[in-house]
Amino acid sequence: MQQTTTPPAGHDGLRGDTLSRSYSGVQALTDVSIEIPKGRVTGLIGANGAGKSTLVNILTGYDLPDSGRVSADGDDITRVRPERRARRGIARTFQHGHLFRRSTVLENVEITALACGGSRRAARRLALELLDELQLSEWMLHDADGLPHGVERRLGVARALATRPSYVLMDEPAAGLNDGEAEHLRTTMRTVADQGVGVLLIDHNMPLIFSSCDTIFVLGAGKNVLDGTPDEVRRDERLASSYLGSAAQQIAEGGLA
Ligand SMILES: Nc1ncnc2c1ncn2[C@@H]1O[C@H](COP(=O)(O)OP(=O)(O)OP(=O)(O)O)[C@@H](O)[C@H]1O
Repeated sequence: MQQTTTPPAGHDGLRGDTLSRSYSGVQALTDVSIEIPKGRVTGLIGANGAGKSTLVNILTGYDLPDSGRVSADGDDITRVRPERRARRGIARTFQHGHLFRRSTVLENVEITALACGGSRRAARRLALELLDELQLSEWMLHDADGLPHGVERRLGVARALATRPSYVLMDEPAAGLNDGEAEHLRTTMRTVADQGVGVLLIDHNMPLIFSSCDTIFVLGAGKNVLDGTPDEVRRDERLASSYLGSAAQQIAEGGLA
């Protein structure tokens, strides 16, 4: 099993190598490395404040590291702006918002698809396909403002996929989803990965993470704790010890389907 990975250089995939970031005295990340290969679902877990969102922000260009490197398919993109990263196929969802609130659910996906090129007709077709895939068709004429939480999360995923990404980074996409919806999201992520897309899944839903991911990275207090297959990570005592309270209890009791 790999321990506290520093992935080898020169690999394809979206990679962060020895990334560090501090915010006015708070060390959010220290020498963190991660690799998101195409065609795989990679999980990123860790207790609240472990640095997961900071890492996603740095991988997608919404934040800059103090040191370390981000690369996509071998190219250094550490200082490339988010819009340019999106154009080279790196998409993300957000924990909150970032929707066109005055537009309908359908328009939100369609506008995003259109902005990434192609005809209006193709954008409409892709948007309808994605709404169907994400079980959002019944919501398509609703305004994006005031959607139930779970619907808003799924709309975020649909918009990210509308960019036809090579990599999609999902920051807590299952928050607010019921078990059936989370299971459907799991199937969607697998379908997307099988099409050759590199998927990063961050979530506190441990059964979802452990049943969805090919590889899981665990962060603790801004550092790599361990990584490996779900079986390897599940069996490693450092998993539970990197969590506190009820999440550690859930892990210790083996609630990782
Ligand atoms: N813009 C910021 N300014 C100051 N501190 C920040 C900022 N962003 C993150 N931090 C701090 O960095 C640390 C890591 O935060 P981060 O949001 O990346 O963790 P997380 O693992 O995503 O947590 P959660 O699971 O609660 O979303 C925390 O201590 C947080 O308070």
